[in-house]
Amino acid sequence: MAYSTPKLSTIITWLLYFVPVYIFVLDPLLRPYFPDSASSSLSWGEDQDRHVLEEWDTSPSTLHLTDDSFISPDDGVPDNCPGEAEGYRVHLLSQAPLVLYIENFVSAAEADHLVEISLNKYTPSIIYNGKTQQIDPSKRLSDRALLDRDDTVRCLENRARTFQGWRPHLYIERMWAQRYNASGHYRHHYDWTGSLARGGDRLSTFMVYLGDECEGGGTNFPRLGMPGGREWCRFLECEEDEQGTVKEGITFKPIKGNAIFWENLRPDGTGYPETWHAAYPVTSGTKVGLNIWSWYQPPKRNRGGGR
Ligand SMILES: O=C(O)CCC(=O)C(=O)O
Ligand SMILES: [Fe+2]
Repeated sequence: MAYSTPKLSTIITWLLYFVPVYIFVLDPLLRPYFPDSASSSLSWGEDQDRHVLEEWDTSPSTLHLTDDSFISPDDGVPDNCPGEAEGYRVHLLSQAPLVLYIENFVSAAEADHLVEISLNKYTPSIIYNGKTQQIDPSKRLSDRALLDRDDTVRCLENRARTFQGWRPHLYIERMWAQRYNASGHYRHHYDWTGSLARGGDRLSTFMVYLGDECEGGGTNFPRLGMPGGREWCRFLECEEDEQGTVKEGITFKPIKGNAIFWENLRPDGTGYPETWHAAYPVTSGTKVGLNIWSWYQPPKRNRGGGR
């Protein structure tokens, strides 16, 4: 029986059926039987891309994270980190998204030191929309300072990494101090941009208060609910304001040395809408904050397969 070569249009039609069937049915079904050692070391975040995962090239050169103006390379922890021994206390506020409150995340001495090294370095804060950076005091009015990586900063980088369980592919961004004078604020925003599928995104945020000599300046999360216990009123605003209105959601009071930690991304890599937050205006005095952002960037895929 003679077989004729299939026509090009027939092959294309087969492919149109086969490719989705492979991606959505065969590949997920076969994957448990053919685990791939490289992908099994990946904790999460790649799942949305796993159907096209062929081979991960984990060589550091492919991470493109050597730019130390953005990322703090994991290049050694100083001996005897100050403040570490004093310990911090952690309180669970929300499970999904994960929101934790950390008392004494930095000691008073560390906070003072960080404020000290930030002086003379402040420039107006910018906002970033995922594409361009601009100064817009109607949205964000504060100054920020990129901190030199001295021993205190390196110890804090290590504390942030340790806190998050030394998660693979997580990189601590260079740290910025942020200073708000009277009327300084940061309108509601997300710290994540939704760019994980394009390479990386901010998995988590530590918002640390370094200086609290101010009125106002609370950190507001309008989409998070007030937790039950009255104990939270030490850290959260429970009182009505002068107009007798309770603010939407929850508002953390600036308390020197304490930190709010939250995860910005869901396990599938998409951003949590509940992490929408703002720095309410400082009405008098000065508030100083410290942003410790953790950048999650899985290694680039090596589609070629060869090394
Ligand atoms: O200062 C605050 O309370 C929040 C700051 C903030 O959200 C940010 O810098 O992204
Ligand atoms: Fe923020």
